[in-house]
This record gives sequence, structure tokens and C-alpha cells, in this order.
Amino acid sequence: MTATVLLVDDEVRSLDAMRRTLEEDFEVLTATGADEAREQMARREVHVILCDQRMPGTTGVEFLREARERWPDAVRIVISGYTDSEDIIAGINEAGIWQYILKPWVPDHLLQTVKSAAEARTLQHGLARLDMELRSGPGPLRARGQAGLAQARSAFDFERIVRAEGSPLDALCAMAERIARHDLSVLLLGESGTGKELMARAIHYASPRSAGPFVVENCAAIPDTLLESELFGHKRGAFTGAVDDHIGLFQRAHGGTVFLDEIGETSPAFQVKLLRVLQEGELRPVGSTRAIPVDVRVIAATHRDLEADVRSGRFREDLYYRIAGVTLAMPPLRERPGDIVPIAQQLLADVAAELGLPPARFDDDARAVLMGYPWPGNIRELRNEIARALALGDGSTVQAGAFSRKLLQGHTGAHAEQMNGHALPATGTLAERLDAIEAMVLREALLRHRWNKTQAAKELGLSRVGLRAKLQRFGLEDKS
Ligand SMILES: Nc1ncnc2c1ncn2[C@@H]1O[C@H](COP(=O)(O)OP(=O)(O)OP(=O)(O)O)[C@@H](O)[C@H]1O
Repeated sequence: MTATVLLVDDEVRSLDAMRRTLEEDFEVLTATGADEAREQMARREVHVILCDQRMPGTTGVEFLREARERWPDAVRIVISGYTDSEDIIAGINEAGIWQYILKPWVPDHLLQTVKSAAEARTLQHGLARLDMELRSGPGPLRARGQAGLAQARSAFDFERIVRAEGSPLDALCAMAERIARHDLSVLLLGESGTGKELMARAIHYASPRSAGPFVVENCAAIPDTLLESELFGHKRGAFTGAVDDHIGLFQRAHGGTVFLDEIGETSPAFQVKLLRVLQEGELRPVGSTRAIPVDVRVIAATHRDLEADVRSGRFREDLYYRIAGVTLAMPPLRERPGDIVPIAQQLLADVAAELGLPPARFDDDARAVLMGYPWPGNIRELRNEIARALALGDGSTVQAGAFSRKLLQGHTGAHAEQMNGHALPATGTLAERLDAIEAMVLREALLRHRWNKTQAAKELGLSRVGLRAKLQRFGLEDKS
């Protein structure tokens, strides 16, 4: 279906110029003022409104504020000169303005922006799915419309990155929140399932681009040639099977953020292409000679040691510096054992709600088992275990026996591994390394006594209060 765009401007010449730029791709309606625009809106369903800021009797922002109330589904764009930018910035939230275009506008950019807006409008209608995703907590949200924005912001803010008090993630989130405000590229490092995508979303929704799309591409999931077309689009006939023009993810993300997961898996040939797009701020769809401007922030992620890949020539150094404006390393779960129970409890609530089950809790043994396993697959593995235990369980309490065999073995076996240095820091000051050993001894004693603090304290020659203080200090406090 062709989207309908309403252009509102009192200057007939510029109205005409905009109409000519858009009419090949859209159904275009025009209005020379707010009254005429209201009439048009009353007669037809409009998907995108593009409104000039300066009009007699009202301003673009004023009119779009009214439009937001009356026709909330239409995506709103304002066009203005530099001198009006303060008014516009002040009105952006109230009027729910999706994007503003500075004068003098460039036809390609205008066309591109309206295409992205129409796309956002279409995606907005996937809101039923979006609502489900939001209700079930952070999940694969590929894009969202304006109506979901406030909801999305709160669903993906840093508070949703569950952690214990004093977790290493506190400092990481504080830093991410600061850098979110600046348009820097971010490289997220960390093992699979450590929450890199969750962090990328939180950064996007805390950034000035939060009203724009957040799109995700897993670079390892598709072959190189398809990846190029997936990200940058292609023209019809560009290759066998390209039966239609295809808009790439970078274009869809115009004004927003692209999350490139597993960037370390891309080939050198693709890396050159990506570098060019990032350097030039424009792309050419496969099979097209036309350059299309794109305005995206890139957040990339990898589980690889990308610096080592640069040294070995596997990853281009120039691209590395482009994408690694700021680097954040997500620690694996085994290095933040205090986070295990709080995250597990959150996941238990989320998964129970998803499965339509009543709220559940872990018993002491189950918690001890969770704490005793090194979680090589990190939070994704934790989630799977919880889903399995809930599905197999038959009540409101999850017991240790509901977990898979590897966890129950880990309950005894993983400890030997951890005590042999698996989770011990290989570097650090003497005090830090002694702390890590102390935390392990505590954890090991608790596990042996099935989380019975009186017995563990007795074995360790501590009072219960003394043990509790130590558990708090090491983030091992059981918060249930
Ligand atoms: N701190 C956390 N609190 C709550 N849920 C979390 C947390 N960290 C991760 N998760 C959840 O764990 C799952 C895996 O996280 P995510 O996809 O962000 O990891 P990732 O590092 O991007 O993994 P991969 O590299 O395999 O794609 C997701 O369902 C995510 O919502």
C-alpha cells in the first residue's frame, strides 16, 4: 500500500518542490495552512505529516501538537530554518515530533526521511506484537512506533538491567548512561548471553535518538553477500532473486541506532564496505549508483577479542577505530555471582508471566544450585534453565530437582573448577585477589550447607551477623 503524506506550507513554491520530490513514491496531499490541513486530515487517512515551522497564525510545532491529539497515528515531521531550532527542540516531546529537517532541504534526504517515517508508521501497526514484547520484558524489539516510545523507554532503561547492589554492572551502566547522550560509536565486548543487546537498547533509549528506530542485525547469522544487501538494501535485478527494491536496515534506522551484533564475524570485504558507509555518511544499495544519506549511530558487539583480531589482520584497524569510540566490556555472570539470584528471580517472574503461570519462587536448594554453577552461556542459559524448570515443575516453588543434570553436577563439580582459579582474577592487587578467594570460600561453604547460614557461619568460625556482613560486602547476599 502506498503511504499518504500531507505537506503543509504556506509557500506554494516550496510546497510544489516537496510534492515533486515525493510524488513518485507516495500519495501526496498539500495544504497551505492549518485549516486546509485539518480539512485534508478529516477526509483522508494520512500516514505522515510534513509541516513547515513558519506559517501565518500558527507554527508547525503548534499544529503538530494538535495533530498528535487528533491523529496520533500519523508520523510528524517539521521543516525549519536554523533560527527556529530552539522553538522546535522545546516542542519536540510535546508535539511528538519524529524528525526535523533543516532548510535548505536536500531532495534525497527529504525523500529518505519520509520513507523512513512511512516505514515507522507501518511498523507502528506491529504494535500488538510490540506490546507483547514489552509486557514480556526486554526481548527482540526490532522497531517501534511513537505510541510505544514512552513504554519502550521505560522498558529498556538501565533499571531493567537487573543486578545486585554493588554489582560491577553499576559502574558500567553509569558510564553507558553518560555516553548515551553523545553520538559516539560504542563497542560492546563480552561472552554470548551477557546482556550486550540489552545494554545497546538501554543506550539507544537513553540517547537523543530514542525517538528514532533501533534496529538489530546479527552479522554472523547470514552470509556476507546477503549481509550487504540486508544492511544497505538492493535495487530490483541487482542479483538473481532480487525481484524488488529492498530498503536496507541502515535506511530504516535513519535517525536512530543500528546494533551490529557479532561484528567480529564479518569478512574483510564487508568491513571495507561498512567503513565507507560510516565514513561518508551515505550508502549505495547493491546495484544502485545513487548515494543515499544515512544518519545512524552504530553500536557494535562481539564475543571475540577484536584487538587481537586487529593485530592478526583478521579485522580492519580503521574500522575498529570507527566502531570503538567507546568500549564497554560486559562481565560474564560467573564474575558477578551476586547478580545470579536477583536476575534469576526477575527471569522467573518474566517467564512465569509469559507461560501464563502463577508467580513462583525458588526454594533454598534451588538458589544454591543456581549459585553453584559457572553459567558458561550466561544469562541466556540461565533463562533457558528457568523456563525448563518452570515448565517441568508443578507448583509455585521451583526446587533444585527441576534443573538439568549439568546444573546439579555443577553444584558440586563447578566448585572445584572455580576454586582452581576458574573465576579467580589472574591480575589485581593482593587485596583484590584475597577478596576474590574469600568470596569463593564463603560461597563454597554456603553451598555445602545448602545455604544454611547458621551452619556455614559455624564452620567458618564466624557469627551469623559477621557472615551476613561478609555476604553483603561480596554481593552474595540472598535477597529473596
Ligand atoms: N542483567 C540482566 N537482567 C535481566 N535480563 C538480562 C540481563 N542481562 C541479559 N538479560 C537477558 O538475557 C538474554 C541474553 O541477553 P542479550 O541478548 O542482551 O545478550 P548478548 O550478550 O547480546 O548475547 P549474544 O551475544 O549471544 O547475542 C536476553 O533475554 C536478555 O534480556
